[in-house]
Amino acid sequence: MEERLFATEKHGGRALYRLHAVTVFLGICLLLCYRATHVPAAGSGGRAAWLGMLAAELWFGFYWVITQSVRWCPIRRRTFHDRLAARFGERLPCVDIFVCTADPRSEPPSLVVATVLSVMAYNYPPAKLNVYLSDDGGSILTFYALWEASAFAKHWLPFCRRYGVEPRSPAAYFAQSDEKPRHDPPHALQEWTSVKNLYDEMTERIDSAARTGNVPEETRAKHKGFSEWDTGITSKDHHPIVQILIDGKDKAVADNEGNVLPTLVYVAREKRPQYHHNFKAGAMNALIRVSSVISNSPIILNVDCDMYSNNSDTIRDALCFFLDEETGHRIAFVQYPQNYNNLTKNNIYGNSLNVINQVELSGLDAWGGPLYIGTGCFHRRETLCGRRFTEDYKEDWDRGTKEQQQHRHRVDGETEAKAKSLATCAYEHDDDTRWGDEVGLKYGCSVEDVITGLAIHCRGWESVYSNPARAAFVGVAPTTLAQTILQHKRWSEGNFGIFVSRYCPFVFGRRGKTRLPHQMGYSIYGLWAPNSLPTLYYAVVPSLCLLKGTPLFPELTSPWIAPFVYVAVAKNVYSAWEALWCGDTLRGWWNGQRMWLVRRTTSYLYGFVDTVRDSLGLSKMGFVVSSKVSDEDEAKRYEQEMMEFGTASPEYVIVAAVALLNLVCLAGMAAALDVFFVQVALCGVLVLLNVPVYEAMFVRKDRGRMPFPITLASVGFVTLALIVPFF
Ligand SMILES: O=c1ccn([C@@H]2O[C@H](COP(=O)(O)OP(=O)(O)O[C@H]3O[C@H](CO)[C@@H](O)[C@H](O)[C@H]3O)[C@@H](O)[C@H]2O)c(=O)[nH]1
Ligand SMILES: [Mn+2]
Repeated sequence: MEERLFATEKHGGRALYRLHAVTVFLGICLLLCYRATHVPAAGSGGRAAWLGMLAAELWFGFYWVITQSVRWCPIRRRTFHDRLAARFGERLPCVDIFVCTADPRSEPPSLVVATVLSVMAYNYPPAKLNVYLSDDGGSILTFYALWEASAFAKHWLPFCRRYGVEPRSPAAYFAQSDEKPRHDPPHALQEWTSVKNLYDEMTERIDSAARTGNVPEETRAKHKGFSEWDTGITSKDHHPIVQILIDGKDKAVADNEGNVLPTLVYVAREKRPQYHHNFKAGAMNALIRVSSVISNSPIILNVDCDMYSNNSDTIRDALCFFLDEETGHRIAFVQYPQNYNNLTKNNIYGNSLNVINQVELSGLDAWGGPLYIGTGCFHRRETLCGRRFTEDYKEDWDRGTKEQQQHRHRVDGETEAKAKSLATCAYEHDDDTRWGDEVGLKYGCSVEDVITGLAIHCRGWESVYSNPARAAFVGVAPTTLAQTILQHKRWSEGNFGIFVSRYCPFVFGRRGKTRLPHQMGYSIYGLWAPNSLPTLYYAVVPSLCLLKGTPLFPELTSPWIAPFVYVAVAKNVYSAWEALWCGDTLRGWWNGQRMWLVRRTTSYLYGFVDTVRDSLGLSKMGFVVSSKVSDEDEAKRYEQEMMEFGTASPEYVIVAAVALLNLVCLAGMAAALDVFFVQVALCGVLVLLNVPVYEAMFVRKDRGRMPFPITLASVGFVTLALIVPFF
């Protein structure tokens, strides 16, 4: 028996957690019992409101049970790089790396190439690395940036190797200026300075091209690839472009130390207005095909253009799973968490995925594997192309090496031409290959990643979650409220869309023989969107009833109050503890609670409504790329952790109205505290949570304050809610 290449460990403290969960569960049962047995008589004022509370609490109880699946027995993986090295040496498989970008304005080319350089510089035999950049913007600016990067790589890669640079994104590395190699020999500092200058100059050229929107004529003469843009093409209407900028097999192309370089390919698949391009899923599928004629590696790593590699050993880390003799053959993909480098200390928009990263994905890992979350994920090419799991499946780890040898004998132009033909619109359309359905990433869902991963799990494969101490990938989180709301709308809509489609985890998953807790885990995200309705109800109705003197909870002196208080306190204390354990601050947790409310009442509500409209055929799914840049003024407020309401957006009306309504109800309540204890507490917490919203409405003077029309509209809605006699 050979030693395993990775180990699996259980998180500690589970007995305690389960005890907590059981008591909360009992509390939920008791509280529902009270609700069901104390319904006001027909005709009395609060009956409808009461039944609504019952429905909301039934939902919350059910959803809470769903979330237990990932907390029951989370696990952690540990890999043994030394064993991998001892067993395989440099006899490692080829790896294709896909980087996706879509728009040079919201994703600046200089950011994109920093990511590309970081993945070219992996601590891995360069002859076995092939990097593909998919540019859905079809932009000459991005192509130009990549061409610059292909030249800079000749300095950057040897520099990284020689000094063990970390992280290997030049942007991230040079940003940490205290990293100057002080203790190294004097020439190290000299080299550091010269590489930094080269990098700064390159970035300046790329950025200035991006500013002016075109590439200087004399530069365009330097590479044949620029001629693709001679005929004035637009991002939505252009021919397929495939340019091999570095051919790793060409011995004449080497870095400044004479080593081979990774293959580097620019791809902009064909776009025509009459063909739907299927967003990122379409881009990924084009890359799968294009790469199959150039390198055809058995392993594919995919990253978003803002997710640079922060750990140069990650490929070896992932291979510890795939190459493990005992269970490696079951693993379809290895997912790494999404970490961000632009979060502020207290996480004003609740964008750190800490709890998802540390708890939920680890929890899913115990039941069959984490979701595929679109970036930082290593796939087997075969599973991505639709293969079912069979116990006797044997990967051909030499594939790719063979293809590359064949390809060496072919003329470069021929490969490019073949690749182009695979990146046309007509290819998927004419050829009945079932791309986007059985083959490749799935189409028609705004979380193409999650649905694709689910299909892979249902074909019998497992996945693995790896979260090494040094983060494998680091990217950019949205820095404004509007961007955050937008991103969560896309996510909640996509996941709910899956839940109500034929891919519903409980139906499709069962057929695929995934386990019930695994299906529940998927449903945590699938049911984000419908959470909006009970949450909105809970944030509005009890407060309104407080104002109007309708009690909805047991009195302070009633023993029935105990389960309500216990569930509320225990659940929130646990959630705060969990957040702290995952690395958030207490204030960050508190901000997270506010964002939880905001997301549920805006993004998730919109996601819910749009999914319903979608399934009635009234709207079409979209994918709005989130911006990775913000203007200076906005960026400053983000640093100061002030919420950004500057650009009016209809969602803010909901945020402002809910906040205002609770303030009015708390101020105007005319009720006895003992009868209304829970309602006062609930309303009070909502008001406290919303303090930053009141500031934005009534106090702040900066450009990020709540726009006046929004405040006005929310006042209108609140007045309406107060005068219409609902209850
Ligand atoms: O038509 C498109 C649209 C987007 N993208 C790329 O998709 C990636 C993700 O887009 P982004 O706007 O950054 O969305 P996020 O919300 O940050 O993305 C998360 O959620 C997506 C699904 O909604 C996943 O695809 C991503 O991997 C995951 O990081 C970016 O690299 C884009 O360039 C394309 O290539 N083509
Ligand atoms: Mn992103």
